[in-house]
Amino acid sequence: MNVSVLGCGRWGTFIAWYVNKAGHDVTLWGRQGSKNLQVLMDSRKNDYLTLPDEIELSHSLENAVTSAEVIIISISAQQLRSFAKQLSQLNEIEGKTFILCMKGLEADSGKRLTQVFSEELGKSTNVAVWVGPGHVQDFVNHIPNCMVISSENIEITKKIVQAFNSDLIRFYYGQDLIGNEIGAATKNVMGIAAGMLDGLNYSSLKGSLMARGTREISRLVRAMGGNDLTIYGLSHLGDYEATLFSLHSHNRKFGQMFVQGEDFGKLAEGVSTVKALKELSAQYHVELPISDAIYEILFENKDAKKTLEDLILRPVKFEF
Ligand SMILES: NC(=O)C1=CN([C@@H]2O[C@H](COP(=O)(O)OP(=O)(O)OC[C@H]3O[C@@H](n4cnc5c(N)ncnc54)[C@H](O)[C@@H]3O)[C@@H](O)[C@H]2O)C=CC1
Ligand SMILES: O=C(CO)COP(=O)(O)O
Repeated sequence: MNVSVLGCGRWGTFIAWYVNKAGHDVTLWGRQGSKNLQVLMDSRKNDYLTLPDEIELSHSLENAVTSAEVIIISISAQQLRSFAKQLSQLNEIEGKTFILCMKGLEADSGKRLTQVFSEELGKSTNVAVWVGPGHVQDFVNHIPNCMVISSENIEITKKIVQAFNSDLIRFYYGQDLIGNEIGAATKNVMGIAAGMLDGLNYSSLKGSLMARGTREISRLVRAMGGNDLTIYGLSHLGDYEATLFSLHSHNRKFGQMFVQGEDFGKLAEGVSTVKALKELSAQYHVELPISDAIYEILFENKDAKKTLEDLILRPVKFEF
């Protein structure tokens, strides 16, 4: 199958490498002037991996989109709306299958990424998400993992899983697009919280964060019409090791450096997601104490140690 991957950062480049390894013809696209693409064109390497010669590298969005049956997008979540607008101007977009390999929510509206995408491209394209745990550094060292594909059309979900399943990634069929998208985006917020705990020498609280974080997000998913159980699956709890504990996690690292007064400098999607959660908490009347605490620390200059300690002082309640 011809597959194009749009976005050649850390994850998009890995996805191109992986899809090629799974037996498909792959084009990897980056913007004109993209430093990431230039480095790959010059050396076929980046900080994480080496791309085989058969992967085509391209600056032409039109060619990348028209030549492929399946198009995978991996860019920062806050750029998706403007990028989808750009895609909607192209010919021959109808009937294509798009897969979003990204974890976020639109910061201002709280919308899920498939909602944002469909609003810009209409219903004439199929859209799915590919989420779950995994770091490039582990996959290129042949350490397998499990991930999940989700969409509103089970036939599309099955087609993608069958095309991309391998001994390196075992895919599951997602059954709850709302839960999978909210779960994937919000695990980054818990990752920032975990990094803050690490930075404050409170790492031993990460078990409690796992228990209460999943509970908080499962309440939100239920209120939004999803299945609260989804939060205990691959897109959220299943991604906690890779985010709350892994030294590779950008979100965890961002949180740790933030409380230590340092600037991380790379994309940590949870920063924007925490804004979206503020919006969703109000829209759906769901209390999100951990997410609120992270919002106050990041955007209201509240002291991190005191704000996280205050969570312990909340009124006593039933666990479930
Ligand atoms: N296990 C998983 O499923 C993983 C998922 N991710 C997700 O992948 C997404 C991308 O993350 P990274 O690759 O780490 O970020 P990155 O910053 O390394 O790469 C983002 C890429 O998007 C490009 N980009 C940004 N705005 C664009 C626009 N308007 N048009 C075209 N290209 C644009 C940038 O030039 C860059 O190459 C995130 O949503 C992240 O959460 C990342 C790592 C693992
Ligand atoms: O989604 C990921 C791991 O599954 C990557 O997490 P970070 O963006 O925090 O590195």
